[in-house]
Amino acid sequence: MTTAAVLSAGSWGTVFASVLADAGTDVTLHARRAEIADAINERHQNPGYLPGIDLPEQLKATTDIEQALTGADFVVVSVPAQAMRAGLTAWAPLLGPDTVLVSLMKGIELDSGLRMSEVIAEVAGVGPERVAVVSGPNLAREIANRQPAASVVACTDEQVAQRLQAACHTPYFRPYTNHDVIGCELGGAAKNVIALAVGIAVGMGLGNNAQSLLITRGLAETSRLGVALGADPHTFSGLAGMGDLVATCASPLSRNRSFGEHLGRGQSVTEAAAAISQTSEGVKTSEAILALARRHGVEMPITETVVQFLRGEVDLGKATALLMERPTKPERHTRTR
Ligand SMILES: NC(=O)c1ccc[n+]([C@@H]2O[C@H](COP(=O)([O-])OP(=O)(O)OC[C@H]3O[C@@H](n4cnc5c(N)ncnc54)[C@H](O)[C@@H]3O)[C@@H](O)[C@H]2O)c1
Ligand SMILES: O=P(O)(O)OC[C@H](O)CO
Repeated sequence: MTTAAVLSAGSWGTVFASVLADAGTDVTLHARRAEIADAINERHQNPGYLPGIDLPEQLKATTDIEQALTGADFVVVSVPAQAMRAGLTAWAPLLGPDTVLVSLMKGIELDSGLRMSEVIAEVAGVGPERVAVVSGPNLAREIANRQPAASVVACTDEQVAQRLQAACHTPYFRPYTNHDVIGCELGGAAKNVIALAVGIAVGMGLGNNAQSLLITRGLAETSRLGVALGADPHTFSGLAGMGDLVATCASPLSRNRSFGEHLGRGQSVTEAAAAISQTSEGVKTSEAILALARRHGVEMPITETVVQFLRGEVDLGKATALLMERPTKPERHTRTR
């Protein structure tokens, strides 16, 4: 039987662990707090993150990281992107020699500009063939309710991707494999920034035309950066690109979109963070993506405006003007600018 450890028991970690368990994988979920592990083991619930959701009875939880990691075929990491390096540095000595590491995270490391799979490979000292990524339109609460969803399992090694695909395929969760790790990860991280922008527009009371403008041009600037980083441009019209962007920007369940809505209604970043209380990767990842774009000479006006607004350099009116009053241009360029 395939075995997996999932670190840790937040929203998506808990739900993806449930998917693995429903797919017949032997899963141990690592929780930092004993009351979460106890609630999962005794009541099959994680009320702090997923109130009212019944988790699979076969899903086990522990606060003992060694117990979780020992013998795991897959170690699935789902913590805030900016906390991942420190966490994995502590866990790496406990990893087995053949363990495949799986990132569920949708962020870019702020200091280094590295994607999560790159940080994992660096910290764990493993090659890219032992690191996989799961990314797609996967709002945790919908999947917790076993509503149909699809996702992408990306790895440079097709056989590893297929093994993980089999380990998480259920009647309600349909994973596709993809070899384009760069594109899948960038799509997942960048859509959080665009979802912030869409949320801001919603909070300001702007309509569907403005939201569609941000989604469509957001995808265009994400694709430009992706191509510059070596991604396959087709990835951005797939589940990990357009699929995730549309789900996140359209759903009130998205923390990033909701965070933006608070900002668009006039709240500060601190007030919005307190209101959301869960991970909104787009806030810090916007800075990381803008730095990457500048390094590669790629223009990303929506991302740049989100960053300026989050830094407090422009207000809502000025941010809107910055985007709308840019010089006009053809919709599609063959160049990166
Ligand atoms: N929630 C979703 O619908 C969803 C779906 C797909 C991908 N993701 C991505 O998954 C990742 C995790 O998101 P989430 O929704 O589970 O977040 P969350 O806020 O619900 O949970 C975060 C988890 O990380 C742990 N954690 C927090 N700080 C930590 C630290 N410093 N060291 C170690 N662990 C720490 C918390 O205890 C918690 O278990 C993010 O990158 C997110 O973009 C989320
Ligand atoms: O709640 P968000 O904004 O982190 O988005 C959740 C998932 O990434 C959607 O695919």
